[in-house]
Amino acid sequence: MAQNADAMNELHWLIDMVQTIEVGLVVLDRNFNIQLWNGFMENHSGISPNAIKGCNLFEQFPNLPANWLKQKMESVFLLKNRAFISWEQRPFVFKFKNYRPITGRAEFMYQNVTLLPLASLTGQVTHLSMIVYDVTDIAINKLQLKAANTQLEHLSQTDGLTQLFNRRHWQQCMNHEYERFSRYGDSASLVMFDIDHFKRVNDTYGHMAGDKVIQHIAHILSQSLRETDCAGRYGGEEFAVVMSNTRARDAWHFTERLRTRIAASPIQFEGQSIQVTISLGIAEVGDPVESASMWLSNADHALYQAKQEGRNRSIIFEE
Ligand SMILES: Nc1nc2c(ncn2[C@@H]2O[C@H](COP(=O)(O)OP(=O)(O)OP(=O)(O)O)[C@@H](O)[C@H]2O)c(=O)[nH]1
Repeated sequence: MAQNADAMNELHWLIDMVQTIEVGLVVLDRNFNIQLWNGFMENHSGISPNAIKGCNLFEQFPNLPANWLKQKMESVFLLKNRAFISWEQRPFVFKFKNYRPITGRAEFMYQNVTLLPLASLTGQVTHLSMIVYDVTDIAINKLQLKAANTQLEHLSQTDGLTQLFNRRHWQQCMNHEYERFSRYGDSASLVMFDIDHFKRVNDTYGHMAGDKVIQHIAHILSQSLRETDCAGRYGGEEFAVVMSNTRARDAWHFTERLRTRIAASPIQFEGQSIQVTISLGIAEVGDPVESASMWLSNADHALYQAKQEGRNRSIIFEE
């Protein structure tokens, strides 16, 4: 008798815990009709166990991904194996509102769901249980960390004044391009350019005006690029562009377009109009170029020549 009472108590406690546990518990039969719906599911769906018992899950929740979920459930019935649905694969199965104060920014509850085969006393899998875990806190933390990392990566590659790539990242682009040439013989050109007499701009209008000029040129440069070009701020008033699959002649058309655009668009700063020009050097990658640094030095050489020949011009490097 006492043993019986113990067993009854145990069962009673278990039922109590199933009802109150902060995890969703659902039992479905072979036709996906709901046999058990615990307190968690009631609280978040607003539907009581009495109202939902015997109802078909997919008719009650038409927004569930029925085909996908049924396929998963069928395999649990057939193979008698567990199946898992992670929030990273699908943020939620049941669209419940998120009420947690800490993760108040999430609109809905992120869920991990386990599908568990339930065997009858004769060993046949006649039912299946869905265990729904609220993983909103974990998901939001992970998503925030990921967003912060993306932001950090962007910051570590970007020049603050111009939003172009910084020198370090630009050099990586150039090295990759050189490797492509070494391996596959792909053509590419490198452009280095520099603002003419920039010291005079600073001396005449002040450093703030100089910064505005640098930003203005970076803006025109960004608008003149193709998707595959990689542009960076190489130094103070020096810029660099790697142009994939581009011969020197074609790069020259680009530099001339950029040069004339810049010469024709003076910068307005505190009521004054500041006009600047740029000088550009172009170097194509090719057989005599033995390293990425030699390629860079060729472009630099062409830029130096452009300065020597009177500035405001583009020069293609020649041996
Ligand atoms: N405002 C501003 N000035 C900078 C920045 N970086 C470098 N400079 C200035 O750019 C000027 C570069 O001067 P130089 O290298 O002599 O060249 P330049 O006057 O442009 O003359 P050429 O290149 O020979 O045409 C220096 O006065 C630097 O102080 C920056 O971020 N902002």
